[in-house]
Amino acid sequence: MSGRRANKSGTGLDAHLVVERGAGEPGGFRLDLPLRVAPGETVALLGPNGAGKTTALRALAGLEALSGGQIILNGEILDRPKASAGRSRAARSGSQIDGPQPRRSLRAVNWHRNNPDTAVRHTRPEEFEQRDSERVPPLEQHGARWVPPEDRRIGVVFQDYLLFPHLSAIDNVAFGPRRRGSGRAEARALAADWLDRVGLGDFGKRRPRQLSGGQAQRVALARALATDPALLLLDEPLAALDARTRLDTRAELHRHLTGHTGPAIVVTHDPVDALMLADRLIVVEDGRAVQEGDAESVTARPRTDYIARLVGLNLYRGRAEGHRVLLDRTADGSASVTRFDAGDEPAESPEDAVALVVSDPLEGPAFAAFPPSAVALYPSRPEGSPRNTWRATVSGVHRHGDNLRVQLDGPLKAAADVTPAAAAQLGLEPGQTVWAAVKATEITAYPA
Ligand SMILES: Nc1ncnc2c1ncn2[C@@H]1O[C@H](COP(=O)(O)OP(=O)(O)OP(=O)(O)O)[C@@H](O)[C@H]1O
Repeated sequence: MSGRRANKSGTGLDAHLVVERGAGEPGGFRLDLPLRVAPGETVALLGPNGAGKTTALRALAGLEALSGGQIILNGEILDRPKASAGRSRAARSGSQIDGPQPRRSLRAVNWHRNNPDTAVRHTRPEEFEQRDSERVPPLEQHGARWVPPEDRRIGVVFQDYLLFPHLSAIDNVAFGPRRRGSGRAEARALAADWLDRVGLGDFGKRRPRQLSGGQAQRVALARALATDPALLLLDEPLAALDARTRLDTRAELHRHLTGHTGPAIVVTHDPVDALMLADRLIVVEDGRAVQEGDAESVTARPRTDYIARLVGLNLYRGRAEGHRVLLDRTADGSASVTRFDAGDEPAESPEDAVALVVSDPLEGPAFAAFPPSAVALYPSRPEGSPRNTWRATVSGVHRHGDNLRVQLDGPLKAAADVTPAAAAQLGLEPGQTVWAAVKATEITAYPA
């Protein structure tokens, strides 16, 4: 999707999100995520459960207090706790900043107290209105700054918070523009236009409970976009939808993201959503970015098991010595690959390194990856072909699209995809011994 938008607005998002919850304690968590998103760019945050993706979105939306770092959107500081402000000023002046805590802390505490679990889903429109009447300017002291959630120009679509249940679809969409000062008629006209744009022009009077999941998602998207947000945050926007609705809604979302001129961030578990919707992927694990890049580079050259599994590759880490990658041993001390290549001596001893032959030479710490479809299975050792071959034990077989995915145990744990016909011929079943082979040309090796 890169380079797809003509009109970009602002300077984008420049954030470093540090959120600490009981750091150092058992079960404690620390998010430490630099995040820059250009105007018009869509970034997908991908990662396993508990990685910190939602925490990152909540911090950006102002629903979670930053413990460090800062959030700058189009040049405006939205959140910079005292610690960060003190550090940057101290760095400039060479002195430490003293003084009372900025009111930001109290404000943040009250906000979170009013919103159990700091979830926006608990906030009713009346609470927003009430807060409007109490509105205070951004809190600023000693370089620290805090802009409350309702004053950030951020559109959010959170998975578990779609719509205000007691408002019609049109009033849900009109809610944001009303809060931003539009008159009732103007806000409703804008909302009607947005409902049209998401294909729901005839559904304006319906309450959320009278909408399907996909329709509710689209109304939520219209509501987020109707405020002309400077930053769009989407948390698992398609997760609740069935396969067919998901396909349509994804295409529609893609279209709207293309039209959005500010930065956008999508949290997803689904690599297809990430690849379809985002210009750039950031893989988050345990509160940190572990890999970043465009879809092609991340999926072709995964750097963690999580992303390798996600994109369906067998991934190994080791040390390259020319055409061989000597693989790190796993905790269970797997034995070596029994034969590297035609002409190679079998590595009989478990002390020998597990190695793969690759076609492009490389030196130093390396990853080696190959898809399950590159693994061929034989009832006995295949002879005469220039391949990596090894003896393996079948540990599981399950359906995978039109094929069967076979999990292999042994010196090299791997997944192999075989056709049902091949599986029948081999009579595959758990516990069975087979020979596995992968051509050197099918293996991608790259620096670790
Ligand atoms: N309100 C909360 N209070 C305390 N800890 C929390 C809270 N919300 C999340 N956590 C913890 O913070 C960490 C990050 O959670 P977060 O929800 O950000 O992860 P995630 O990447 O979005 O996960 P998932 O994919 O499961 O939604 C986890 O260890 C989680 O248990």
